[in-house]
Amino acid sequence: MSKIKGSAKSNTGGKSSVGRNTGGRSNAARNAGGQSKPARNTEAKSVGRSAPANAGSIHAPVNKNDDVTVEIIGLTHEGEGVGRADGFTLFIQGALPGETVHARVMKVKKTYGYAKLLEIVEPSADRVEAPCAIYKQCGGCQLQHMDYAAQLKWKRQHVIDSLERIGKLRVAGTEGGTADNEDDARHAVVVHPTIGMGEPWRYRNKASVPMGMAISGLISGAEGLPQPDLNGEHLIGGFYARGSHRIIDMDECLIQHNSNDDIVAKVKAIGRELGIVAYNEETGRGLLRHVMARVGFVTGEAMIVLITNGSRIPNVEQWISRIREEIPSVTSIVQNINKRDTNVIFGDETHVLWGSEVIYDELDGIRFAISARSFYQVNPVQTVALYRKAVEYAALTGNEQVIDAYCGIGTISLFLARQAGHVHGVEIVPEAIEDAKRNAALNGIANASFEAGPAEVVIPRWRQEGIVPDVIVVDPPRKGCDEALLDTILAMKPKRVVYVSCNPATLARDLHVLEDGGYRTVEVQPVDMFPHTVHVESVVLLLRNETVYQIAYK
Ligand SMILES: C[S@@+](CC[C@H](N)C(=O)[O-])C[C@H]1O[C@@H](n2cnc3c(N)ncnc32)[C@H](O)[C@@H]1O
Repeated sequence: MSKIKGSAKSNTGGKSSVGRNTGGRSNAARNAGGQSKPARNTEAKSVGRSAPANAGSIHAPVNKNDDVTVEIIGLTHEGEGVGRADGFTLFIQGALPGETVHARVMKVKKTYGYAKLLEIVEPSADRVEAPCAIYKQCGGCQLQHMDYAAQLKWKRQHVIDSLERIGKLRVAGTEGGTADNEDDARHAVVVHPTIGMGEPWRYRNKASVPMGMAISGLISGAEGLPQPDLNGEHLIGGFYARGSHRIIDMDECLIQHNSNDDIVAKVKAIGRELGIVAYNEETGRGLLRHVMARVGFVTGEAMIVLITNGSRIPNVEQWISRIREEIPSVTSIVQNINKRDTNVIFGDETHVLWGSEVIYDELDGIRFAISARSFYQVNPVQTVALYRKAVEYAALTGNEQVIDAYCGIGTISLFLARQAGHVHGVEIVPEAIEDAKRNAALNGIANASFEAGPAEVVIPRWRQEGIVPDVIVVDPPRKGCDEALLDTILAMKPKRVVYVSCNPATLARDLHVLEDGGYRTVEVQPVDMFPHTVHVESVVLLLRNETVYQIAYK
């Protein structure tokens, strides 16, 4: 057993890939940070782990099963500690920057490896006891062992790193900025401190829980239930263990609203009693794939979606009446059918089993109808902070034409419509657009219209039809904006672009394209929508260069 003292080097920086070949654009945009990426980072569109300092060396100085002492010098964007042992990069889940740890090398690649945390020799001042009993097994949270204030600082730094490395932007108050010469040098972008939560627990309004089977008697809470004979197995549901598809049965999740925990526990218990068999992704057999629970924080209304591998649910009437009896807050029970061999949760067919096809919730006094397949931000408290900032950045006076691209159920659109001339929303999921139209009517908002379709197709058509936006708001999924949409934004020349993003890497990539096309990134507000996880949401203000000068010289 070798014992190696790790040598700390300052470069924790990742060279990352955000997965777009930007064709004829500038080098920085084309590369978008796309240098070497450790192979285990299978999510090509997220910022990767750090590029090893010794890239190219053939013989790793550590072997599998070596026990090593390592100083941790950084944290990857996936929340793993980055250590160096004799200059060799090791990723260690659960270790924090500033710590010295003992770890066992588990996997050695050519230029980096993975080690398992054995013991913390010197803890970081930011280390706290994770309150969740299943934190170490469950893959849902990655930062519970880090003090919340430190999480917020780290999230801001994550955004800054992406803006500097991928976006090639200079951030005020940092030494970063990678411009090679004066001409390239960009103005300094202000990145504000992350807006955090006063009480960063129980914040999620939605739980999507995978279902599985376990041997009866091994799972807590199963004993004593009258159980049909399912070859000695019964239904469990929880979360996938870190890095696998093994289901950890779970009764409580500390970042979920209590109502969701209660619903999932009761649906599982009723399912067990009725002899429901979970879907098995290896054999493709079994019925119940996922249970989704969603609750309106303001209204208290709850929806249950049973995602099934087939249309027939045995004893469905009994199931519905038991749910209604035991969970009176449920106003909607829905079935979604997904027979495909896929990790995608939802299939294309959705039926209401009982009650309404939507639940209602409110954000900042606006009421929203939300159907099973529509996107709705999972942290409503922080959503209000995020959307208010987006409205502030739009600087509306009551006359403006505004486009809300990737509008979902029209949430941001309706916040904007209260202060705009007209808002045009576009979204790819037809059910979400139905919700958006219903939501405008529900709130008596007449100056917002919505169209279903890909933003990159619909907005170019709007341009041809003569729509001239003063402000364009985009809130794309993790992969960022489609190139055709960015081109259209540049061609439409709105005075302001407000970019809402859940992925700093693709955000930075797209900002670079917009900067090259005549926009200036003015400020960035990170908002902590997902405490205790590595996810970071940001809202960004861009001004057209002429607008910057008009504001400066008015
Ligand atoms: C991050 S969500 C934002 C939704 C909404 N702005 C909100 O805050 O609730 C991204 C949305 O983009 C939609 N979407 C994905 N690809 C799209 C595309 N090519 N064109 C339009 N909408 C798309 C998704 O269905 C989802 O509703």
